[in-house]
Amino acid sequence: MSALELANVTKRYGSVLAVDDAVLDVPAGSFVCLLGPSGCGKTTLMRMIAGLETPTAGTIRFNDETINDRPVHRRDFGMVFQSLALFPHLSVGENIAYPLKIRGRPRAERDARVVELLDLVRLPGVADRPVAQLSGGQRQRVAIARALAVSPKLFLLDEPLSALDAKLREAMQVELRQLQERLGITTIVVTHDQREAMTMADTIVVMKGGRIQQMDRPIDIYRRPANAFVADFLGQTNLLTAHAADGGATIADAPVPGLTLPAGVATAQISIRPEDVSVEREGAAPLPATVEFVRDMGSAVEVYLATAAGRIVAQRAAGRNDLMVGDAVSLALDPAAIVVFPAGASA
Ligand SMILES: Nc1ncnc2c1ncn2[C@@H]1O[C@H](COP(=O)(O)OP(=O)(O)OP(=O)(O)O)[C@@H](O)[C@H]1O
Repeated sequence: MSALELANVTKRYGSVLAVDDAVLDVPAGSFVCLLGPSGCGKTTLMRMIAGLETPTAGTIRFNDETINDRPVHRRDFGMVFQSLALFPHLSVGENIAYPLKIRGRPRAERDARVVELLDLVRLPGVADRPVAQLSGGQRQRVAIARALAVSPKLFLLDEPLSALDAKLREAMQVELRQLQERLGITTIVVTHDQREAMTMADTIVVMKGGRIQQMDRPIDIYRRPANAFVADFLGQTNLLTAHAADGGATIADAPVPGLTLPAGVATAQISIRPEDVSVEREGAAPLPATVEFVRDMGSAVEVYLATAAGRIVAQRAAGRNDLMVGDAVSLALDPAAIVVFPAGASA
């Protein structure tokens, strides 16, 4: 069942089309990431869901009721923003209990809920500490606990982890996902970080220029991107031009065994991930290449190669670091992993 449904939702600010005709179904209990570069409209979309902005056109429905005109405080959604917006002069416990206090809940209930929520976010026993004494990651948890205090029906987070350093951020991504699974709460997170979206989401919504480009499971977006923008934004890829030739296809005049373009298509853009390019000895595979740079990352080896089709990046298994800059090699592209973009899909 869909918890949240957006039908043709558009938001204009004067001449700026911030969100353009968004259609979105968020199943109950799912974890959705709105992903895209700066200015693509993801925050505006989130703010409309939260009730902080009103759509210029379209309908937002929650649990089968239209909520376009329902004020923020009557939506019963929990929200966490990048700024966290904690009250610095209040203790951790007072921060978390705040939404309960303004709803007139009794003291004993508030105190019990604070203990429960601090356990939930793995921060037990700090209720009396001033917020100012907490680390970034701890503050993050307090903000999450406060947003969950009133058992929201929908949990909305806008770049909640972007102020954290890389390592803590990765740990919090896993924690947030595990927390969401335990609570079963429908969750929407805005992020510009594709790794973050891959870690947490069961559905990723990729946006660009106000428009939703693709909405799918992370692995399907990675393996079957809808267009070149999505392919390039989510993970690393090689975008190349393929030409139809003799019932097959070529790239820079080299045949690509196993690749055919759709009927009637003479030229198409294709995407192939670095791990689907294999580097062979010179002459063994169809596409000649020269090693330009080798990056050994420990967990894998990346090889940058100059070819007649432009630079191609290949990824090899850990330890396969036997190539030298200047080596003449050849490349084989796995045809099953090539994604061909129909004309006009380049977004
Ligand atoms: N209140 C506003 N008034 C005018 N234009 C706005 C307003 N809010 C957003 N915009 C414009 O709408 C577009 C989408 O902005 P939005 O903040 O939703 O993007 P975003 O993807 O969240 O970007 P970022 O990651 O930088 O926050 C941008 O062109 C932005 O300048």
